[in-house]
This record gives sequence, structure tokens and C-alpha cells, in this order.
Amino acid sequence: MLSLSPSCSVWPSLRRGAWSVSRAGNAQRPTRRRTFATVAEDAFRIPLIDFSKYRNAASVAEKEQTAQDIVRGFTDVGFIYLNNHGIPEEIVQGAFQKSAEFFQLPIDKKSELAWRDPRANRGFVQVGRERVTQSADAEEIKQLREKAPDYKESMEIGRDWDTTYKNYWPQETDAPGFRRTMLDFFQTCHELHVLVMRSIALGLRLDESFFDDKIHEQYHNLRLLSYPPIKRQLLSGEGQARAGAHSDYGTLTLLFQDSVGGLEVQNPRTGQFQPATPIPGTIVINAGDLLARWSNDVLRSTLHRVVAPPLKAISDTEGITPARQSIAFFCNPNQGAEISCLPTCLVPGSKPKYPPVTTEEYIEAILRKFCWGYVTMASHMSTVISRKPADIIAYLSKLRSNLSGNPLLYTISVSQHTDGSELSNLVSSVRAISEHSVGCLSAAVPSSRPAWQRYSSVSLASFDSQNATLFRSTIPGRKAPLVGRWHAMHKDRKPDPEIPVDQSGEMDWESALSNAYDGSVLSPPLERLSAESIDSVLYFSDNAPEGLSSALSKFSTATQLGLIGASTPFITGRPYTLLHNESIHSDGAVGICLSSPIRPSPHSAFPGLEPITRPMIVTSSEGNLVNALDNANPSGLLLHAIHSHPSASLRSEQGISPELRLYMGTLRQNNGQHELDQLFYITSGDPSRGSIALDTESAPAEGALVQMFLLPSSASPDILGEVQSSRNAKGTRRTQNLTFVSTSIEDGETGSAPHSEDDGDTIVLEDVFLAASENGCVVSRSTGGGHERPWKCSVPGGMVGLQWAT
Ligand SMILES: O=C(O)CCC(=O)C(=O)O
Ligand SMILES: [Fe+2]
Repeated sequence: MLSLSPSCSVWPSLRRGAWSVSRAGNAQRPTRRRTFATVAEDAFRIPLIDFSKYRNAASVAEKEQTAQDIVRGFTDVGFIYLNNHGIPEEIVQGAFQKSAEFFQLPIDKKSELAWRDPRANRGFVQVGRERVTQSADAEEIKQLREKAPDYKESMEIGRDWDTTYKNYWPQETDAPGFRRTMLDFFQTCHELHVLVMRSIALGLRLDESFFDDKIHEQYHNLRLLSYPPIKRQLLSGEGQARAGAHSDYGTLTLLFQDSVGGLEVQNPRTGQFQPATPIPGTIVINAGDLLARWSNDVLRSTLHRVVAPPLKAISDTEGITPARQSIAFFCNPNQGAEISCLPTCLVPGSKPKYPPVTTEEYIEAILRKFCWGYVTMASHMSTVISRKPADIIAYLSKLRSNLSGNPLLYTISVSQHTDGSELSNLVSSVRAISEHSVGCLSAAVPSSRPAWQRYSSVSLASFDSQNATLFRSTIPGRKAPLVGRWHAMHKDRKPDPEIPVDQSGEMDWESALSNAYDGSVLSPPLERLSAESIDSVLYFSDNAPEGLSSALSKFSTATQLGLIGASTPFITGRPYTLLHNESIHSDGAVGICLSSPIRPSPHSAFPGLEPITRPMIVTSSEGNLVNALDNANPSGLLLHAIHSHPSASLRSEQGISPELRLYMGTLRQNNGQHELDQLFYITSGDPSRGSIALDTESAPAEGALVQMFLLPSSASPDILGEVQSSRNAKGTRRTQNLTFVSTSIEDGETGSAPHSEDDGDTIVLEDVFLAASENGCVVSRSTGGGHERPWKCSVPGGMVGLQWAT
């Protein structure tokens, strides 16, 4: 711990020379008066610092002078020019060259890499999209942006290995060498940041390495800037600039500028902006808000802006401001670093000006203040439920103006009481929102609400067209050859005789997955997408999604969720009703591929299940059979569990009640707890051989931790009620949640419940996409390095989904 005694404080050194502290002991930034007369009152010069002495110093003592000069520069002006900084000129020029080549790409190519989210802060920003300002008023920022946009384009690059946010890179063929150059430059700049922060530590009388472990995670931003040539006139209006006045928010910004000029720095004492004229070979470095806060405002984060360069640079009588290029490297502390007043920056006896904050909290607060409404993944997501289709239609019509033309994902579930014309009105109202849409008819979401079977619902998610690609797939699924059936412990549940479609639920992943992916089978829009850019694929399909799922494995890090459409022979005369733009299909699949700036996180829940065995290890499995658990006979274990269960109703003369719904689930560890990961329906078992057959092509592998469960017949999860109450819970962070629910055939069809008071209600669940099917859903979640083998979630009440933080 460093002593807080005055001799260790930075103040004495700063008092030397030009400044005096006039209100010592005050925790506010001291008002300073010039104490020597040789410098004019308003002189405000960015010092030029030769860094070679520091870099080449053999001892800490040799570094002292430069360190103090640097700190003085940041104390007085907030900006320095750094000369002999150690980054070779050809490296800087190489980055400028690649940056220029990037900005010359056609706008379509650059737009594919569009910046989408303030927290990610990555990608291409078009002229006029950004408006840098100090204003914190959302409405004011919006107006400013419309009236006086910043005349610049930029490309933002973050740490490339970040697990939450992805960089957007142009194709190598479009911008050869761009990615490599920028990644190397990022690293080079990071290293210089470390060195300059060390010099600041020394200059502030801290240990030279004080900042090292607080800045090493590289939460930095490399911003390439291109200011196109524009008429000077356009930059002369009030509030108009190439970049409006602002301060930067991190520790330091390393700014590389070309020779055009236009950067201006505000003299905080006079309020006047003064040019930071380019000096060849130097880097302009300024302190950001976080460093100012860290240092209790000893170091200054100074306002700056980019305006038209001085008149002499104007190329002709038209007054065209020449193009300008710059590269800013915004440095930040580690996300978790605590920014609390540096011990040497506190006037003894006084309190720090600011409470401690982590970088993450600080940046989060800035984003809340400055970004008008977080950019969300879906520009709209909601589920509307009502007894009256007309009310749903009225709700949908209100969305039209805002969502028009954007890719739309939807499901429609109609009650038994809805007639054909009401259904087609619902479909037309959804389609009227956008001509680019995919959807399907789904089943009612399980609810304990009375008269539930009389309700219809529509779920919608509208995406930015840059994030979403719709598709239709006719890739055939492959039906499973019937795998060996064992003596049934209980009969398979028979398909409901009223539904003449295949309810067998057989999935033939094995053969689908064993066929190497043949890219030609994906429809053209999907073929064009680059594999890494897609983080999620959502689709609606018939009962044979294996072929599509296999082809989608091209998107090797994407989570795939497929809802098998509800059976609709009595509603539309088709086994499944899938919708794509203006077309209706009875088979195949329709879906959407998404590339979010922030990866959505998968979630799953299987409410109502009752564990009937302890967790066990699979010691032998093959195909869809589990042959041994903890080296014992799985069927025997299951029978024993049922027979020792307190409820006699589980047993029958044959041993197990045929109505019983039994499952085997795989478990994963989460914070020392076991969580259910995948769940397979137990179709049959053979007590003599011991094997248990699962409704999947590949049973959990040997070594997997599993447990057996039953779903009591009384289980009737109130999914809607749960979702509603979780949405209403106070203090929860806003998220968008898409959930596919597997229901039982009986759900929503349980006779006529008594008429209830709330029969007429229309429920709107904002930021929720809730869709159900009695045919279950297909799941293959991204697991960091890849994705799990697809499996089918068919337990009634089982939910799988994606969540986007907003
Ligand atoms: O382009 C420049 O010279 C400065 C840009 C800048 O200040 C910023 O982007 O924060
Ligand atoms: Fe800036």
C-alpha cells in the first residue's frame, strides 16, 4: 500500500513550475493560477514529448523526467504529442493504407459489416449515423443527429478473441491483408498503451507497474476514421463538424492523423478550441474520462473535435474540404478493474471526488446515458394472446408502420373455435407487416388460464435486415429404419387416431449426420452466408428436419432451434402449415439465420419432471440403447424406481403403467449443481437384457452423467403464467426471450372450461416470442467451440430458447 503522506503525493511535483494549488485540501479539481509571467495567460500548448529516453532508459531513475513531463502534459492540457514512440513509421503507414483500401470498398460491402450495438461497438459506421456529443439528453442527441450529423465514416475493431462480441471483418478477397494488419496494429497499440501508462504511474509517484495488471486484458477499440471531402459550407453551420466536441471515455486515446488537420482541443480555461496541428511522426495522445476519474481529476480529459482544416488546405474556390484519415486507438482498463482514486492523487485529509466503479459499470452507465435506447437484437418481439382474433389483428396493424419491410419471424396458434376466415385474416395481418416473413401454425402454449382453448395467439420477432436472412428448405429428412424394439415395458403411446400424420417422433440424425455436409443443398441465401457470422438459426419444419439440421451444421458455432409445426390437418387440410412470404407449404422447413453483435444465450427448462433415480454414469451405450448404468441393468433400475415409488398408480399388472411418461436426462455441472441438459423419452426397455431404448438415434455416450425422470400425469405446467409473472418481476434486466415449448396433445383441447370473466382479455407479452407444438422441437446448441448433436425435446412443458440481453 502506498503512503498518502504529502511527500508521496503527486501534488508537490505538480506545484513545481507553472502551477500552484490554490485550494489545497479541497477535493475538487484545484483552481490553478499561473505563477510565472513568461507564459501568456491563454497559452495552451500541447507538449511534444520525446519518448525515446523513456524507452531506452536503463533505470527507473532515467525515466523519471520523461514520466513527469508526460504527466504534466495530461495535467495541464490533457493532450500530448508523443515522438519516438517506437512504432515504426511503415507500420503506421501500413495501417493507414489498409484503412484507406477498406473505405474504398463499395458501400454494400461495408454495410454488410454494419455497427449494430453500442456495447459491442464494432463494425462499420456510415456517414451521419454517429453524432459525438457531450449531451446526455436522448431527444437532444436524436435531433442533433438529424440536424447536424458527423461527416465521417468509421470502422470499429475490438479484441478479436472476445467471447461476447465479434468483430466484423471484410472478406479477405475484398480487403486483402486488412484483418492481419489491423490485428497486428491493435497489438502494437496495446503495447504502447502499457508503456505510456507505466510512465504515467511513475509520474504520479506510483509503482511503475501499478497499472499493468489492470489494463492487460485489452478491452480497447481500434477506430479507423475516414472523413470524406465535403463542401466547407456544410461544416460551417452551427454545431456542424466532422466530429462534434466530446471527450473520450477510457484511459488514453492514441491518435494517428494524416497531414490534413482539423483536430481541435479546447482550452478549458478560455473555452476556445485550438488546433492540434499534425506533427509528422508523432502520435497525439489524450487522457480519457476514466483516467481522469481514476486520478481524481489530476489528469485532464479534454474536450476535442474535428472541424474543417485551416483555410490554406482548401483545394479550390468551391471550398472543398479535403478528405482526411485518422486512426484512433481507444484504450480501456480491464472490465473488472476497480477505478478508485489513485492513492497519490488525493490531497491529504480530503475525500476522493468519485466513488469506486468498475470499468464495466462505468461504461454501462455511459451507454445508458448516451445511447438512446439500447439497440436490441430484434427490433420488435412480442406475443399477443386474445380470445378475439379481431383484437389481435388490431394489435398487429399498429406494428405495421414501424416494422414494415424488416424480416419477420412469426407463429400463429388458433383456437378450435376460430373459423377459416378468421385464420386467413390473421395470416394476412401478419403478412401485411412485412413482405419478408417466415412462420408456421403452432399450438396453444400451456396455461392454467380458464377457457384457454378459446384463445388464439400470434408471436412475432422483427429483425434488422442486416442481421437476418430468411430461408425456405426442401431438403428431405430421412426416416429412421425401425430400430430393434425390445419387449415393451409399456406400450408406446399411440399416435392420436384423429391426427393422421406421423407422430412417431423418430429422428434419423445418425444417417443425416454421417453424410458429410454437401453445401449445394442449402438454398442460395444460406449458401452465401459466411459460416462464422451466423450465431443462431431458428426454423419451423415438418416432422423430418434431419436433412436441414445436418446441412445447417455448416454454421458450426450457431445454435439451431427448430419448432416442428403443429399438426394442422383439421385446420388447413395440410399436415403442417409453413409460411414463407406469400407461399404456404405442407412440408420441408422455413427459417431465419441470425448474426447478432451479441451472441444470444440458449436456455432450457423442463418443469414438472420428477427424478426417480439418482444421477448415474452411462457405462455402456450403443445406437439409441443405454445398456448399462453404473455397470448395472438400466431397466432393472427403472423398474425398481417405479416399484419403490409411493404412488401405486404408476404400476400396472405388466409392471409399469402404460400411461407413464418416462425420460432419461443428461446432466451438466453448473456452479457445483447438476442441471438437466438434454432429455430423451424412454420408448421401451428390456428387463432381461437390461437395455433401455430412447427416442433418439444416439443415446448419451459412455461416461455421460444421466438420471431418470417421470412426468406425473397430473403435471400441467402453466408456462404462460410463468412467463407473465417473470416479465412483471421488478428489477430484472430487460431481455428478449424466444422460447419453443413442447406440449402434450391434450393441452388446449380439454373440453369446454367454464366461461370466465377474463375471457375477453388481450394479453401482450413484450420482448417475448412464445410458440408451442405438440410435435416438439429440435435442439442443437452452440457450445463455444461447436454445437451439440441435434436432439428432440418432446417432453410436455419442455422449453428451449434463446435470450438476448438488450
Ligand atoms: O479523427 C480525429 O482526429 C479525432 C477523432 C476523435 O476524437 C474520436 O473519434 O474520438
Ligand atoms: Fe475523441
